[in-house]
Amino acid sequence: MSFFPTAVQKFRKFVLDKCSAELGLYLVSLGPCDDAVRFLFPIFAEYCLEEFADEMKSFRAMISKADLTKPDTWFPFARAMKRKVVYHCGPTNSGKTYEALQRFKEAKKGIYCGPLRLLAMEVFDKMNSLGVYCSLLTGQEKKKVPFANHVSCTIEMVSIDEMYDVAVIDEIQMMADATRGFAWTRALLGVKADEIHLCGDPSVLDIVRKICAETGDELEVHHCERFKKLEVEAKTLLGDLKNVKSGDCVVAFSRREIFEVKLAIEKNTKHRCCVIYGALPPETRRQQANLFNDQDNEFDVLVASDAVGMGLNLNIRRVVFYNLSKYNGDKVVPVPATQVKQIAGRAGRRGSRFPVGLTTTLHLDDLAYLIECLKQPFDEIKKVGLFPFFEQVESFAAQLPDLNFPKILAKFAESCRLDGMYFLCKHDHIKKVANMLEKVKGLSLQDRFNFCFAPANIRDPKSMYHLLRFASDYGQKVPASIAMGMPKGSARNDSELLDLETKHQVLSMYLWLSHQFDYERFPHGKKAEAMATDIADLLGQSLIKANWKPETRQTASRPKPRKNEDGYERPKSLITSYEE
Ligand SMILES: Nc1ncnc2c1ncn2[C@@H]1O[C@H](COP(=O)(O)OP(=O)(O)OP(=O)(O)O)[C@@H](O)[C@H]1O
Ligand SMILES: [Mg+2]
Repeated sequence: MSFFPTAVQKFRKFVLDKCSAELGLYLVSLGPCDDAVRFLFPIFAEYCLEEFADEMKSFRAMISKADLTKPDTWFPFARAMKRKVVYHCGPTNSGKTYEALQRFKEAKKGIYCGPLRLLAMEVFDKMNSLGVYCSLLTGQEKKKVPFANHVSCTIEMVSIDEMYDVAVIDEIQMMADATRGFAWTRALLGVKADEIHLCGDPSVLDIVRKICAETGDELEVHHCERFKKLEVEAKTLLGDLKNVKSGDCVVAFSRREIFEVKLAIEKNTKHRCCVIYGALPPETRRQQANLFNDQDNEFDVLVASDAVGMGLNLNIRRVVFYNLSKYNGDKVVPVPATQVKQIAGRAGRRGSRFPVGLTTTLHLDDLAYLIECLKQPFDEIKKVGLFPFFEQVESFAAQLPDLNFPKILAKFAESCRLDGMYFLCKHDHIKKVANMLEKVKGLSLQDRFNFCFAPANIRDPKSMYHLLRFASDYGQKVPASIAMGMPKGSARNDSELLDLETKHQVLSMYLWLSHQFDYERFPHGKKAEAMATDIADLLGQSLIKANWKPETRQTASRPKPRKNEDGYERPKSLITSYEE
């Protein structure tokens, strides 16, 4: 559509018409982050809507046909800006985020968007400790710091209404993530910032180039190199966990295996283990990371899932892969090379006491696959994720008044049109919640859409039960209660530990809903926050003394282990690591 380039010209003309030529030129040259120009934008918006009524009509018609082509045109104001995109491109541990944060710190107004609450919290703490007032915004927490012009948020929370001097979008390669990719795509296309700093591996560099060519943004690439070399130890651990050493991080891809490894190491060696996996709250992961990093205690080995690949500053000497296959929600597959590289790359972080990073496997059989993964160049990503906004689903739904929300979603997915560079993100989570809430009365289409994004664990029946309860209360217009007791102490066995994990997850969901919906409907946010903090502490205490055999979490349906088509052997134990 030619609407937006014309709009840019019109904006310039508008400014020049409304002001004296000199002032107009001055304003246009300032860039849209200047207060004066910010003031003119809303006036321009109205002007624009009248001027471009026809184009807007065809734009709306396009939306109502589930047409997701040309997503760059969904963000007219960002298109009206002259944005500069700086891509900090390199492998793990190459200083990408550090470089981008330097510009963030200097900015008058900045936003950092990270993939995890943990990373958003890290940046929030770091900035405030450096005297740069910074607020925190995640689905679960809003910490407004007085006088702050900076905000650190999770990628889903980025505002595309506010204007910034500098925006940092971390882990940009996650644009290609099958489920969450759309949040990165939206941030890149829509954020209104003079300067956008992308941090990531080279896999999406080409596609970012193409996107910038379409949006008209200027692109600058900074190539970053690893600070410390990463070496493979060919000897491996010879299949024996007795060979772990201080500073090792043993990586396993299921919760069950993590606890089995911890138990085996603590029983057969003098090492003590910290653990990190996806179902742990960010606060507990951080506490375990600090325990491991601190040299003045006996906890000198880390046992972790792939959750260790992102967001924590860890003093790891050697990454040891317990195995190299994982359950992907459907079947057991070899861990993708990019992920292997990212996890192995955690060894030998700049500032840690180890001169190089080392990586190896427990079993000799896995070594060849590890070496192959590390040698592989980054895949070139051909498509990035998209998902419709509520307004797009609403316009589409208006034509199908007889269909319920799950059917509308299915129809949308079936009939939506996309450009070659984009794919529609997987939305099994959304479908499952939409189906569960189908019979709940009193919810508008928008309520249903919003509830579908609540951070429920769809594989945990208890989590789904609470979500159903919260939605039913909401539909009946009664305040949702937490309805959950506080555990008396730390966990004494694995089922109590699982219970703590679930309780924290449900509280985190309550907090998310309390920020998403009216306060009156979820009035116990403060209480939920306090309970969640206490449970995160209890989880930390429980992990320190955990020395029991893990149980299998009760899940909806799990496939049995079997060989897959390419003959890849599946491990005996199957359990998913529950990510944020
Ligand atoms: N110029 C620098 N001066 C001092 N410390 C630095 C510098 N650059 C990076 N670091 C430190 O090195 C470590 C790795 O940097 P950073 O986290 O920016 O790397 P990255 O490439 O973003 O890694 P990741 O793949 O984990 O995202 C961090 O602890 C960071 O604070
Ligand atoms: Mg980084």
